[in-house]
Amino acid sequence: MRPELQSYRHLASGKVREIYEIDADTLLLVASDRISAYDHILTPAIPDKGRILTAMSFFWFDELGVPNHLAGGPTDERIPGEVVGRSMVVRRLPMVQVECVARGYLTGSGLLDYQATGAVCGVELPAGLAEASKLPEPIFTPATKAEQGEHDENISFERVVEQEGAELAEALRSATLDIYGRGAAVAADRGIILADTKFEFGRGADGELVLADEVLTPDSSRYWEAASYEAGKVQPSFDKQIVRNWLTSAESGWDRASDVAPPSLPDDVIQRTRQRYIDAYEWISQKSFADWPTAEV
Ligand SMILES: C[C@H](c1ccccc1)n1cc(-c2ncnc(N)c2C#N)cn1
Repeated sequence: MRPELQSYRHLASGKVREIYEIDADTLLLVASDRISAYDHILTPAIPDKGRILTAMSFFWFDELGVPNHLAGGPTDERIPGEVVGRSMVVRRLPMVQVECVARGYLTGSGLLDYQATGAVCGVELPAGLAEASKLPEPIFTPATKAEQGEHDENISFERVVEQEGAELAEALRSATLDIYGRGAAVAADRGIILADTKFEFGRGADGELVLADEVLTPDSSRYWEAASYEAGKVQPSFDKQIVRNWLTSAESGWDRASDVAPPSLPDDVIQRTRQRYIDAYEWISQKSFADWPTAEV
């Protein structure tokens, strides 16, 4: 008999996820179907997005084979029926207060830093790079954990050393680049460029780094379709471009520069976006999403 979700204390909300307390040592991470774009939570939600991204995290935790926070499988009996398939039972860990970002390509805030200083988080880069340039090698570009609704602030490695000490800072950089490199290689073999990603780490009982949070999902990473990659221009997002294109089209009637909330997404945008998330999971994992557990009423 599964417990009711409301029997667990709600601890925190993210833009699209929730954390609940199972007991003193165990948490429940629940992924919603919510989607965000242009710093807005959009409506309606994307059916099955929470299940698809949870399936991705389970795939990557298994594929990467590094110490991680999972404390149970996708149908662990501690998962309430209504959220089976989009939840992870995880070990409660002291979390490292650094957003551990790896970048294999130059875009977003990294590109802005580079255009202003020739470097990203203090890492000097060659001259002449442009939007979506592939970097000579992936770089560690840490950031502070911003309050909800704020953007993370890129910080230098030296700042991480000041905050966490040299040994942990080196371990964070090494683990971040190692895991990103291996994940990006698997994704590339399967037609997807993981342009960058953000990891969260906790500390195990012996101080070892434990990979936590979600892993290499389209919410924590930029997914680009390799077949259409072309340096020098903004790449279409594998999962969100359909939404972005509609929101910025005349059809939506929305002005991105205004403070007005975006209009509700039409059904065909919803369904096509759902399929993009399924495609991303099935390309990466080489498994059928139809086999992934679903809510038990
Ligand atoms: C940022 C993220 C979050 C997710 C969902 C909703 C709001 C925030 N978060 C994860 C923990 C966390 N704390 C202790 N042990 C853990 N194993 C984890 C994990 N993962 C705290 N915050």
